[in-house]
Amino acid sequence: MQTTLTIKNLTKSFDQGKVKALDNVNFFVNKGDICAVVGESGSGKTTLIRLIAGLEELDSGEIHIENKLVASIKKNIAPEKRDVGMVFQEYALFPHLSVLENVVYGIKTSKAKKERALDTLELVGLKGYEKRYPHELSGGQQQRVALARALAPKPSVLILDEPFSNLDSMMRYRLRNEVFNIIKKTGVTAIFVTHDTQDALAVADEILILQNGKLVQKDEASELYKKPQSIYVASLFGNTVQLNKGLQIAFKCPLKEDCCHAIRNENLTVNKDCDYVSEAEILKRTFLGTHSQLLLKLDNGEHLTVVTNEPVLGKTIKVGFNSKDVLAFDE
Ligand SMILES: Nc1ncnc2c1ncn2[C@@H]1O[C@H](COP(=O)(O)OP(=O)(O)OP(=O)(O)O)[C@@H](O)[C@H]1O
Repeated sequence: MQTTLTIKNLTKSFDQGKVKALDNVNFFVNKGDICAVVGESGSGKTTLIRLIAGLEELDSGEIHIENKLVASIKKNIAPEKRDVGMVFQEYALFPHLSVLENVVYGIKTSKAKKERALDTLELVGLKGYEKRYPHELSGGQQQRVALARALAPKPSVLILDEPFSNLDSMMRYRLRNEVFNIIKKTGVTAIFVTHDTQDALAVADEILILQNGKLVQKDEASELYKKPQSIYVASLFGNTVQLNKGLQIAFKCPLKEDCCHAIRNENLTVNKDCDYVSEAEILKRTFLGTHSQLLLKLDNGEHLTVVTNEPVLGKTIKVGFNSKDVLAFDE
């Protein structure tokens, strides 16, 4: 397997070292893979992609693109010479240039610029839109022009920074699938930052998790979901309830002392037989369309929220979970 992007011991601080935005980060991305970067606000996602793109200088470490050192303490290749394409959340198109001119702008070779731009516009489904100006396009179309502009020079690495966060949820879902199908078709290696872990699960070959500037886990989506290495990682991918002492007593599930345990909300069952069950009083019901959210008071006074699509009658229910669904972390 060929590697396109290699990051070695990457460290970056701001404010004379007071804020460590990235702390000794190491990873690589294989050719043609889509790698999502996920983490809470301030975890270092933007700093990471800005360093890769050459928009920021590193403190220590190395960045290699296609086996070429592009950044180290001694070397800092200019952004336009790194062979990196970028798509930002705010499209960043030139308003006074037509769609075609916007795409041609990114191509550096002197030969057949127009042909290549037209081919790329066809690839992103915008054939016939060449003469329009950005303000004559919808948000989704503008984002596809931005993608065409980044892809037209055939970069080694395509970076997407929150590419769908300006779009409404219907558009976002459609465009997400379209964009990542196009990326896969071109075979470009892509790294994209997202707050939306559903985006990451849906399209990424690998997901990289940052916490306080540290890379805490990098795995395929399904592995990461099934085997999160910390409660931080687990809770990024859906609501997770920590099984504190009170909940362990309510469910009569004595767990190991030196571990932290949690259960995903979707693995809590209502009125079903399972390994650990507790009676619960329903304090509040919230109707959410396809399902309802119930605020519960367990036998021993502990509170818990469950989401269910079962019809729930009466004032009390049985809530429970199975031992196979309990997540355990060494924390
Ligand atoms: N130019 C800067 N000057 C000072 N501190 C900075 C600068 N850029 C980033 N930081 C700090 O570095 C840390 C990481 O910031 P970064 O923007 O990379 O996080 P992020 O994960 O992209 O956050 P968000 O999801 O909110 O965009 C934060 O503590 C931030 O305040």
